[in-house]
Amino acid sequence: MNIAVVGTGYVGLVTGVTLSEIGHHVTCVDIDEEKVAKIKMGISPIYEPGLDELMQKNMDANRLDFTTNHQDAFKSADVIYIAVGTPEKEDGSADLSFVKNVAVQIAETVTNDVIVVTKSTVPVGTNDRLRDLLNKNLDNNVKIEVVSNPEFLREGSAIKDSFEGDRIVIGSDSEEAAATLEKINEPFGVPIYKTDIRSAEMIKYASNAFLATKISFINEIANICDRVGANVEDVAKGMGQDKRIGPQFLNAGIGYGGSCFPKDTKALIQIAGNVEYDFKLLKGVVDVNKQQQSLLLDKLNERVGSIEGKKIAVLGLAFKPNTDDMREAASIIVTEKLIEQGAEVVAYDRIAMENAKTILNSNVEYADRLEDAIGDSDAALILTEWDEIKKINLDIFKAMKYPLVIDGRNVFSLDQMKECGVEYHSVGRPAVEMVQTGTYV
Ligand SMILES: NC(=O)C1=CN([C@@H]2O[C@H](COP(=O)(O)OP(=O)(O)OC[C@H]3O[C@@H](n4cnc5c(N)ncnc54)[C@H](O)[C@@H]3O)[C@@H](O)[C@H]2O)C=CC1
Ligand SMILES: O=C(O)[C@H]1O[C@H](OP(=O)(O)OP(=O)(O)OC[C@H]2O[C@@H](n3ccc(=O)[nH]c3=O)[C@H](O)[C@@H]2O)[C@H](O)[C@@H](O)[C@@H]1O
Repeated sequence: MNIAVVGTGYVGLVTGVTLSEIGHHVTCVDIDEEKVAKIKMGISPIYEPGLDELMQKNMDANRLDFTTNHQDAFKSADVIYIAVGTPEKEDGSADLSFVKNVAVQIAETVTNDVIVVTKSTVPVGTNDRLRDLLNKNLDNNVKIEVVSNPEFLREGSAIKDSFEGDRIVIGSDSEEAAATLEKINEPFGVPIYKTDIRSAEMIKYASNAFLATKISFINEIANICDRVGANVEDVAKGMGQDKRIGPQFLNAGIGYGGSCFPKDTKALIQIAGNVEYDFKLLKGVVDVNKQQQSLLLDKLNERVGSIEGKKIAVLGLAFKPNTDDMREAASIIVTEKLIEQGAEVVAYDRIAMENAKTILNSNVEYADRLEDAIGDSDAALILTEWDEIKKINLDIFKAMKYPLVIDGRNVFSLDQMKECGVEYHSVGRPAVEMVQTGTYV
């Protein structure tokens, strides 16, 4: 099958690469010339484990091509995937301008019958409106079918998720188009779930909103554990053993970030609002997440008092490990507030540091090594649970002016920290105080 993929971001690039890996001929098109030039040299513009190798392999096999020219990409395509961004607008709703632009480009370019597949996360009803927009702008006498095929991959494990996902959702009002999509996706070996277009669109938002709800729920439980002396890790384990609850997405921490949960939860609140439904539960989820992103600072302030002039190490900047994505990362809020309060901030994230430099407050300093960031700091905050941080020699914390570690991702076990003589505060777990001194200096 000849496939074109529009957009070579996190989703488009992974979609193009994995579709070519299962044997399709794929041409990816992006308007970002720099990005496409980089990809053509075999360099992935994003950090995603396993992506570079798979991309190169399929380029070498002549199954995968990249261009900035939409006409070239669409000319022999049987199917066109739309994978451009749908960022959050100021009012929380999804900005569909990129998707609409692509629809017009497709309509003005295609000369053969084609199936347009929407991978981008779009509000319920968008695909129906896209069909109208496509047909209104058609330059040639061709038939266009529209299919909703939402994406469920996670950054950091995107390749694995593509081949081992729990389901592929195909939403279509045309049996023929749905059957073609089913055939395209069969080699992934992932269960396929076919439904109507609007339900497929809703499955995507409902799934992200539910996962975000699980996170905010366990974070509130953690906050209560903090106050009543329980351990949220044990609580989550005990809860997760109930198959109806399940163990995943019960890691308490400093809240969810990333390019999707924050924007998709707000977009679903808008989608509900547009039909006069007040999604109270989801509004609570969003509020709790906002509050949770300040948790480490609250703990730091409570423990240290004024942090003016203090050197604070910020360990991990990406919104989660194994990605360089800084979109809606808690580190943005945390570093901003630290600087506001007069702290000297030294940050470290081996992978996300370059992206961070373009986003974080310009007063943030960056260390080349984890050890250097911790150095002689007055306190260390852990924001991302990178393996590099998990595996650190804990003695390094002892070189700090005062070994105070505040962990937003519950990276270390309490026993480990008790043994190494570091004062340790985490989320929803009892604090590990230092035996020799109770006062912060
Ligand atoms: N990032 C993620 O993990 C996931 C994202 N999604 C959804 O997938 C969609 C895409 O997200 P990302 O890949 O993160 O976005 P991204 O921002 O990383 O990539 C979008 C790409 O589209 C390109 N583009 C924009 N207009 C174009 C046009 N007219 N023609 C060609 N290229 C164009 C941009 O230059 C950019 O490279 C969003 O709707 C998002 O909600 C869904 C699941 C996972
Ligand atoms: O629509 C999307 O973009 C994607 O959003 C999430 O994927 P992603 O944002 O890449 O990463 P997750 O692993 O879901 O983590 C999101 C955030 O939640 C946080 N999180 C996750 C799990 C948990 O137990 N606790 C927790 O705080 C992470 O630290 C991170 O900040 C979903 O998991 C994907 O299924 C979906 O396709």
